[in-house]
Parts: sequence; C-alpha cells; structure tokens
Amino acid sequence: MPVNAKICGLSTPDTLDAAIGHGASHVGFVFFPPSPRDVAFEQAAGLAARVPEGVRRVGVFVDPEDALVAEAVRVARLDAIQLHRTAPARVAALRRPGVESWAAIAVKTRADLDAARGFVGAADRILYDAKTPEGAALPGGMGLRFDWALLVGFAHPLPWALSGGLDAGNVREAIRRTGATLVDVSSGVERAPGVKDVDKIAAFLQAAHA
Ligand SMILES: O=C(O)c1ccccc1NCC(=O)[C@H](O)[C@H](O)COP(=O)(O)O
Repeated sequence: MPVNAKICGLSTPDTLDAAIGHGASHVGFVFFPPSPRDVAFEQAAGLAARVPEGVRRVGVFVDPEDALVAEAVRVARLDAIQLHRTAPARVAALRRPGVESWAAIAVKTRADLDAARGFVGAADRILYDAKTPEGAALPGGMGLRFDWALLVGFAHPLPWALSGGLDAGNVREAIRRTGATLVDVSSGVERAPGVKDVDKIAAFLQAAHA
C-alpha cells in the first residue's frame, strides 16, 4: 500500500516547494496565533497559490470560530480542515461541502482512542496525534510521540492518519508497526520550532515513501 505524507506547519515558499517537489500528498498551514507556525491569511493565500493540482491543502485549527475557518478555506483554497481540541458537535457544525474534515485525537493511553468513535458522521478522517502536556500552549507540533502499539488491533471507525514525533529516522518503523497509509510531520522536519528545513523534508519524504 503506498504511503502518503503531510508536511505540516509550512510557512515559506522554499520549504513548501521542497515538500511538493519531494512528493508530499498534503501540505498543512496552521491558523493558530500562539503557534510559531501560524500563517496570516495573506501569507496563506500566497503559499496556496504555489500548490499544484493533486497536492491537498490542509488548514490546521484549534477549536475555531466559524468565521476563521470560512476565511481560511476561501483564501487558502483549503481541501481539508484539521481540527484540534474540537468536540464532535463542533466538527460536524464546521463541515463544509467539498472540504474534508479531520478530527485530531490526542493520544496517550488506549482509552484515548475511544474518542474516535464519537466523530463518526462528523468527520471524514481521524488524525491520531500525541497528547501534549496539561497546560501546553499547543495541542500539536511539539515533536512528542505516543506508543504506536496502542493502534495495533484497534478497529478504526474512520480513515485515519498517524502523527506525533515522526521524523526521517522513525517513520518507516511507525508505518510498519501501525499500518498507517498517511503520516503527518511538523517538528521532525524543522531545525528550530517553526523553522522548516528543506533537507529534513526531503529525507522524511524519502523515508516515508521507501
Ligand atoms: O504545529 C503546530 O504548531 C500546531 C498548532 C496548533 C495545533 C496543531 C498544530 N500541529 C498539528 C500537526 O498537524 C502536527 O503536524 C502534528 O501535531 C505533529 O507534530 P510533530 O509531533 O511536531 O511532528
């Protein structure tokens, strides 16, 4: 089964072009001001314009207002919205025709996976991500990973993707152990928080596709 990869938190043309050039299936733009990866609407519009047909633009949000999602979808021509810390009813309310909805689930223990079932009918995909510490400013993008063994034997209620602490050195093993067909990375392709590295992007995508 071919593996697709999303490079998340892109904010510059050169790193976006590297992700696209090395075969990312999805590129992610973060719309969350506390994040070092946050992009303004104008910046997102410029980046989105560089994305060719066939590569999907994903907007990342944290329990957003309707207006933020509507404007981001419009200016960045988003194909999908990825919602963190967003309850199933809100995910359902934010659903828009022609735009996939992804619900991020913060995972630390097996019990955390049960939340996935609550998104059936509300989301199109579950993103399993590592739970960040209590009080952390960000619900993702912190380079933390969870125990992949938790996913083994789990009956996924929806299409899904694997995230959290992936990098070029561990993504193959993560794919082998979980059976993921879509993987997502942010910090693992950065040289500092919010600063993507074209060589790390290339290495990650090469490893994911190997
Ligand atoms: O990346 C962020 O800054 C961010 C901010 C707010 C909500 C979500 C965020 N990232 C979500 C992602 O999709 C990341 O790729 C995912 O959490 C994995 O991050 P990492 O462990 O750093 O690879």
